[in-house]
Amino acid sequence: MNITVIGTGYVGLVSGICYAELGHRVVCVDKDRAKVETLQNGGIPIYEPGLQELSVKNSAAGRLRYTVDLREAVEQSEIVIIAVGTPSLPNGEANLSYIDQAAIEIAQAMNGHKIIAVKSTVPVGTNERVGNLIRSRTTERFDSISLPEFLREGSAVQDTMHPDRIVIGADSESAAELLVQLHRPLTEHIVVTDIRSAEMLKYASNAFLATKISFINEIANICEKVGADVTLVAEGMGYDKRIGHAFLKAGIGYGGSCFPKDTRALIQIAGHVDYEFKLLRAVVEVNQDQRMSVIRKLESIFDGELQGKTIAVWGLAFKPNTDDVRESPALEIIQYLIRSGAHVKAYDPIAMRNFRSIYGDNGVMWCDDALEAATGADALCLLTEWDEFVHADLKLLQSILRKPILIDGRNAFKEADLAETSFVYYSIGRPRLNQGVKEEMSALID
Ligand SMILES: NC(=O)C1=CN([C@@H]2O[C@H](COP(=O)(O)OP(=O)(O)OC[C@H]3O[C@@H](n4cnc5c(N)ncnc54)[C@H](O)[C@@H]3O)[C@@H](O)[C@H]2O)C=CC1
Ligand SMILES: O=C(O)[C@H]1O[C@H](OP(=O)(O)OP(=O)(O)OC[C@H]2O[C@@H](n3ccc(=O)[nH]c3=O)[C@H](O)[C@@H]2O)[C@H](O)[C@@H](O)[C@@H]1O
Repeated sequence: MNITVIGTGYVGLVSGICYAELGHRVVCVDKDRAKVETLQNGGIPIYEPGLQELSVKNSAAGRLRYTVDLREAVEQSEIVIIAVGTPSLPNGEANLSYIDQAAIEIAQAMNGHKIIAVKSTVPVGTNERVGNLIRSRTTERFDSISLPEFLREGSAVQDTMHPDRIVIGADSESAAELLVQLHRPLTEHIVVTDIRSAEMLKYASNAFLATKISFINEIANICEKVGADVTLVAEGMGYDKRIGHAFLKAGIGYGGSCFPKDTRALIQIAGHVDYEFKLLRAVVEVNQDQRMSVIRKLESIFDGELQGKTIAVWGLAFKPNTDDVRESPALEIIQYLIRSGAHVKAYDPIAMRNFRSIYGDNGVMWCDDALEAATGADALCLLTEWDEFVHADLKLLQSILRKPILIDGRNAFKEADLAETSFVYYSIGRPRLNQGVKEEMSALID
């Protein structure tokens, strides 16, 4: 099949490359000329394991190309996939201006029947909105498809080539059938729905996963007060097939370009039909508060005085194996530290450049490696569980910190790792492992 994908962010790029890998002829379009040139020259504008190799291989095979010329791409394709961004507006609603613009440009390029599929995460009714924008500008026929995407950053290729399921929201049987054929090689779990249900299903999935995370984070907070270990609680819960192990890792809350924005958007979608989504509001509130758990521990250790303290930060990305820092908990934590007068020394193996481009320099000392960041610091906060941090030599780490204070925001270290160290150690929901942190100790003694 001939496919155009509009937008070369994570979703457009990964899905475009993977459709080419399946043998289809794919054109990926972006209006960002610099991105397109990088891609044409064999580069990849995002950090995603395995993606560059697939891009180069499929481009060389003549199945994949990149362009800024949307019209020429659409003219040659029978399927046009919209994968542009839908970021949050200040009130939490999804900003649909990129979707609208793409729809208008597609309408202007229509030269015969096409399937127009929306892969971006969009509020219920958006596919109809796209259809109306196109219909009012062209007499050419088309079918609308909602094709929500469920990939995760960092494992995007694997998730796309081996998805748990594909969801196809359609109001035309023939268009649905063509999309089923396109995705059949990837999975047998293909769910065909009406368009509105597919749009809702995407938000419901992300909101449910976010709910699991906030739930386990609250359990962790209670574990700290009652002397239980959240990792053991989560393990035991997870063997129940109805619960499952996934997304029960306590930490400093979810970040990234999707959970925060999609939970906010779903609250707004509900609000527009006079429904207050109380549960999801609480999920968002818990998540916000959880980011500050690291700060609360630092303040309890330093008697509320962070002014003049040097704090090392390991990890800036919202999770490992990505250079994405959108809504990363590290952003707020570092901002708070700087506002409190602390000196921050930060390091991330991949995400430092992106972080600096969003955050600016604003008083942070950027370090070339993990040990440089830790050297001479009064405390170290681990905010992203990159492998190189998880496997750090803790004895060496203790020797280079000015004070042996380790705040582990991701429960990255095990009891055995800490055995021969004497850190003041704080992790999330594991009071038995925490050492030297006044609050928990006194709560346990009480
Ligand atoms: N990032 C992720 O892991 C996932 C994202 N999604 C959803 O997919 C959508 C896209 O997300 P990302 O890939 O992160 O987006 P992004 O914001 O990183 O990239 C979007 C790209 O679209 C381009 N673009 C915008 N308007 C255009 C136009 N008219 N013509 C050509 N190019 C245009 C931009 O230049 C940009 O490169 C969002 O709705 C998001 O919620 C869904 C699942 C996973
Ligand atoms: O719609 C989207 O964009 C995507 O959002 C998430 O994918 P992603 O944001 O890439 O990353 P996740 O692996 O889901 O992690 C999100 C955040 O939750 C945190 N998390 C995750 C799992 C967990 O148990 N605990 C936890 O704190 C991570 O550290 C991270 O900050 C979903 O997992 C994807 O299915 C979805 O397609």
